[in-house]
Amino acid sequence: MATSGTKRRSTAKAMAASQKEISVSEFFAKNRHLLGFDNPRKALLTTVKEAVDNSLDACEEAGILPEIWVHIQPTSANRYKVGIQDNGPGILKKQIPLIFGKLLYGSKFHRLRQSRGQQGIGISAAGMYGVQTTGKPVKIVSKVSVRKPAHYYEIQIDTKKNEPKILNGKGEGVDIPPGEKGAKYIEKHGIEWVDQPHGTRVTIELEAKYVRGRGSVDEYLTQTAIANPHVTLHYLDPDDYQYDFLRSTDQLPSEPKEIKPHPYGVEVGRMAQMFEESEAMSVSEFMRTKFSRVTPAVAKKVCTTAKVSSRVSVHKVDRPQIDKLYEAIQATRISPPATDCICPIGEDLILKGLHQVVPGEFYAAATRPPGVYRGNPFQIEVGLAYGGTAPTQNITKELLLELLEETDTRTVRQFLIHTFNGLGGDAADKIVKTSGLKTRQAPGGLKPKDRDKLFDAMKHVNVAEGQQMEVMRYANRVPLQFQQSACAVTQTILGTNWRGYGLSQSRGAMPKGPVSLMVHIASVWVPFTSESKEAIASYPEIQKEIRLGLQAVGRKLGMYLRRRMKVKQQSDRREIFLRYLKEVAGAVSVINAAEEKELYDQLVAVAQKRTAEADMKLDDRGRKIEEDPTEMNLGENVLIVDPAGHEAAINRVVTEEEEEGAEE
Ligand SMILES: Nc1ncnc2c1ncn2[C@@H]1O[C@H](COP(=O)(O)OP(=O)(O)OP(=O)(O)O)[C@@H](O)[C@H]1O
Repeated sequence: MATSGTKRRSTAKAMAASQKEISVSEFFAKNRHLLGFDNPRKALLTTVKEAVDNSLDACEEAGILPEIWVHIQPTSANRYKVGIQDNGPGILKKQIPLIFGKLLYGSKFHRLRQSRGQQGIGISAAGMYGVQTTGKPVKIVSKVSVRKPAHYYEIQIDTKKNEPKILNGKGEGVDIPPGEKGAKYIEKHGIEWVDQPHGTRVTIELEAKYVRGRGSVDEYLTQTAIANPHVTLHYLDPDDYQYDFLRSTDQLPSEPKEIKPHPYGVEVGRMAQMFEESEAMSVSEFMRTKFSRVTPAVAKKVCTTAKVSSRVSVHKVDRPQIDKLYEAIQATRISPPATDCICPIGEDLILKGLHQVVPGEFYAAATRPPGVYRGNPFQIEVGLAYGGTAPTQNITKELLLELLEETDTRTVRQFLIHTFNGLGGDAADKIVKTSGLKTRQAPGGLKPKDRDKLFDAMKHVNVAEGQQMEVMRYANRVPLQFQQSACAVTQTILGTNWRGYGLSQSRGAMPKGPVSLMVHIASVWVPFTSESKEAIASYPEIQKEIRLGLQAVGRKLGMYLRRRMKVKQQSDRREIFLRYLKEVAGAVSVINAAEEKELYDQLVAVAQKRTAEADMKLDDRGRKIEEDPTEMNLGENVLIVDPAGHEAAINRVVTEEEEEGAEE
């Protein structure tokens, strides 16, 4: 009853009228930021990412070396059409509508197996965003074999019901005829298809914004190429520039194995649900078949501790008994989960991938042995690239002018940061200051005189000094580009003392220097901090492994840098000696009439011997060539290269003609 002075506003009955079920699609349509669609710029990236990740998963699962085509086309001021095709196994006709038109439908959620996707939301959410922002349906072409025609669907998600609505072929989709007729059909429907014996192409039109640089599609594709050296990627960007990332190995990652959940990793509520869902069987059989690492002896021990008969049927076990079984599991020693279900990239391929895309002179990699968090096996890998001439310093004037033409950034400072990977804000400020340009100067409007000033400043400012470590985070080979500070990887890097490895670092900050670091976590279930899969949760077991991985490559970097410093010191010393030896030889020969030339040669020989370190050459594994090869054995997982000119650190676009020209 309403108390005096307050007026009853509604009744339970009236309120009941407005209470109704919320479909998962309605929920995510309203909360699209949870899935990575917070703004038009990110929406574009997320769409490409979901489709490319699916393509890679499908190809690898089918045992096909992936080849992927990505095309982003502007259709109006703030709309883009995104087409992603793979040479994967294709998708069965009847599955297509469910995959692209229903949220939470997928093959990966219910299994514990390493893959990029895990939730079954990704591509249907991208399609839903497209329909919501442009009204255009998702268009899918899929071909499962050479003998069958490609099938074509136009689909819209019905958010109220979370069901697909098929718009073409009277709800059945249509087969695309072969040859000329098919080509015409494809063109007429505003889609594309690279002729392949099998594969899938998804086309989504969406409200989006295309920006290069940090967090862009370009960055995602480049980083994907690093962690997936077995993939060939063709990318035609909105300005019709073509990028081709060619595979550097024909070796597919080995096939990940599916595992059952480990008893330590299952919470009591989930366990109760498993009991309920199970087909009829005894508790002992249930324990042995639904979990990994439960032997008959372990099952018996758990049942005895819980005082539950091992022969009783699972459907007769009540909730208090399940609680007892759960407690008994925690008190029983069970061997840790098998870890051979994880497929790391491997040290050799990390070195190859990094070297292909990141400039540098020294590379190191470490693949840690597998660990376990909450019953889930995982494995950490770390790769490091150091040095190389700064891309701002070895750039040609012509290239700079082209880059200034291409850029869509607003200020020169932004242009520098976005174009040159790894160039921090400090270094960009230094270049702008040295050039004498105004801080907010736009790169497009630079006069020839100002361009000269900028070019001069870029040549002369030693950017390596202020440069910050560039961090690339990966989960199951997928680059993570947002939420950097919330991620266990970043937190562990910040908590590591890099000064011990020859880099400068202020307390609690990222280390400085021309270093790129990649950290990869592979797991059957990656613990993301949210559905948009952008950051790794900070489980202590995971952080410890990351730390050990960082230390492994850090130590090698430290050894390499100390050795390099020694070479430099000795060669400086030798230079000083040589500068004065002529004088010394002359003076001595005046005093004791010694043969000047002979004396000089002898003195030079002594100086060279005393500064022998300066002649030291390292082979590509960091071992000293000549003399004692064991003195700095950095092990197998390092690569040392000639750091001369390398344009990989420049975020730019290469047209097809330019590429052809380069080959001639
Ligand atoms: N290009 C493709 N080729 C073959 N099968 C595909 C392709 N794209 C998607 N699939 C199938 O569709 C399912 C649903 O994909 P979706 O992107 O919605 O979710 P997911 O990849 O399982 O998980 P997540 O939401 O974490 O990305 C996948 O599990 C896969 O079985």
